[in-house]
Amino acid sequence: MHILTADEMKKIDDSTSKEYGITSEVLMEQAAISIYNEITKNFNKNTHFLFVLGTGNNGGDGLATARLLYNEGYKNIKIAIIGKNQSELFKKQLKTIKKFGFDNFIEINDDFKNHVSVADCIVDGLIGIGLKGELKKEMLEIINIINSKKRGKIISIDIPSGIDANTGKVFGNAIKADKTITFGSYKLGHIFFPGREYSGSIIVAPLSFPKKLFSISHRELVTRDMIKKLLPKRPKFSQKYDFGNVLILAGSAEFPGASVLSAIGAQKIGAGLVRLITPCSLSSSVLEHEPGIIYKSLNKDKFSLRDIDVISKNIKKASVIVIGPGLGRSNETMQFVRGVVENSKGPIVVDADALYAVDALTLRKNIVLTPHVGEMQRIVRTDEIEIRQNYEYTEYFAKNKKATIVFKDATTIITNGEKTYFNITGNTALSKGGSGDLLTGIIAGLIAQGLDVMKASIIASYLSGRTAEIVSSEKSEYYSTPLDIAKNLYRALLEVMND
Ligand SMILES: NC(=O)C1=CN([C@@H]2O[C@H](COP(=O)(O)OP(=O)(O)OC[C@H]3O[C@@H](n4cnc5c(N)ncnc54)[C@H](O)[C@@H]3O)[C@@H](O)[C@H]2O)[C@@H](O)CC1
Ligand SMILES: Nc1ncnc2c1ncn2[C@@H]1O[C@H](COP(=O)(O)OP(=O)(O)O)[C@@H](O)[C@H]1O
Ligand SMILES: [K+]
Repeated sequence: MHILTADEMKKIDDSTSKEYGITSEVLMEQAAISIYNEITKNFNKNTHFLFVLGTGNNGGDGLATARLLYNEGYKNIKIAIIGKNQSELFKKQLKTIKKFGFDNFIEINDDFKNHVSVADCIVDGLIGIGLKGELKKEMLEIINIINSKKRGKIISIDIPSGIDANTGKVFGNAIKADKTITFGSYKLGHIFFPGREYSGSIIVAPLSFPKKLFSISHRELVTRDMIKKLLPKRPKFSQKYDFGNVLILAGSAEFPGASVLSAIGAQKIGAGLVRLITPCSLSSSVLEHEPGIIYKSLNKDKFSLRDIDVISKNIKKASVIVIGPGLGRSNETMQFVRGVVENSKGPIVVDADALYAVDALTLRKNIVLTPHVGEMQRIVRTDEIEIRQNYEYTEYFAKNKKATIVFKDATTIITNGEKTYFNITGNTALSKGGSGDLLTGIIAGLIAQGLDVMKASIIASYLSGRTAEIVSSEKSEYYSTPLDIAKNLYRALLEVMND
């Protein structure tokens, strides 16, 4: 599913109306019917509804929904209208609902708090994707009153009022919805925090927008359907060499565990051969978990440039190299990283400590960098902008460096500067040392099976996140560890395969 900016959505609205003859009035009626359907699934004719509406088209959607409910015999409906400049569609909807005989409009006065507290369901149609700048004081006060409500549900139309549809940022304050019904497609504000949290559960109502108009956006949400299509095939007439050869260069005396998780990740996602080379010995911990991993130690504390000669055959044979987890950041090791990248033409996953050598590397599209927030901050070396959740900067950076970036976070950004994917599976079960090392291994294991670095990163991010959701639903987000995720990867895989 494409993820849109507010402008892209407006362009799609416009084309749907001008080129395809499906007018804004029709779309608004469809929007209202989809909200009506959602409301009537969960509430009954005794429900006390309060519609809190602005005077733009978001408010217009609200008026049309209230009218549909009223017309079907839902009699406990109150409408509060905030603002003066009514859009044309809002004006029309106001006339229409009055024609239907509805007249229970309430004022914003001292009684408003009571209306809010007795409502079973508040429908928020204050502002949608037309939000401009900081919220006006009157809006802020109304949002504060609604959010302090102790009972009942809040449904936002299109996007919780106060959330910037392009960034998910809050402008002063925003409605904390239980559910948001949006139209056509997700907006960026639904998937980036805090907007993602304020939106509650999100329902996308299709309306009559022609599907092909959505390709205006180069950004997509990673979905289970997408993963099902992308998973590499495993033809029966195959052998291990058909599923690739992963070379993992990781670990140091100081950080021995990271490399093990990467190796397990690559193995469990189906790579044909996984070869782990570490400077120091950790054979018992690798073999304990996965005896199938081919393991070699160089019997030293950390990698240095002259180790390239020792492993050059392995570099040549590898279908993909992982470099970084637990390496340490000494100068010698950074020279080793550079040497490995220079000696290889194939795909490389550069993670963790190896990211500290990025400035010295000649990057290319089949090199994927997998920074978390701290590493991204460090490699872009700019304090001038907020980097976290900054998809535009991440896209610019990927384009500029000619590399593929997996910017890992609660919403992960996967981009090569031309196409961008957002993954929203996962939870805080992954906010633990080692989750990234595992992810890196999974990415490499997929590349080994013939996928390009973008596709491999998309699948790996989805599966590690989804496995975390499955495991933590049984063990809690506190208890689940990266090794639990690794061992349960099959559950997310089967869920996708059997879907
Ligand atoms: N155009 C279309 O074809 C469709 C539009 N739809 C609805 O239309 C909405 C967009 O409508 P509009 O473009 O009229 O915009 P909105 O209704 O989202 O927002 C504009 C209103 O918000 C107020 N506002 C904006 N920024 C403010 C601030 N900082 N403080 C206080 N008030 C502020 C404006 O004064 C105006 O009244 C969508 O979110 C969606 O709900 C749907 O009906 C689907 C189809
Ligand atoms: N709250 C969260 N929700 C979803 N995914 C998360 C969350 N916190 C972390 N993750 C994911 O967990 C992984 C953590 O990676 P990273 O910080 O590199 O771990 P480490 O370096 O310790 O192995 C990333 O894939 C990230 O997207
Ligand atoms: K809204």
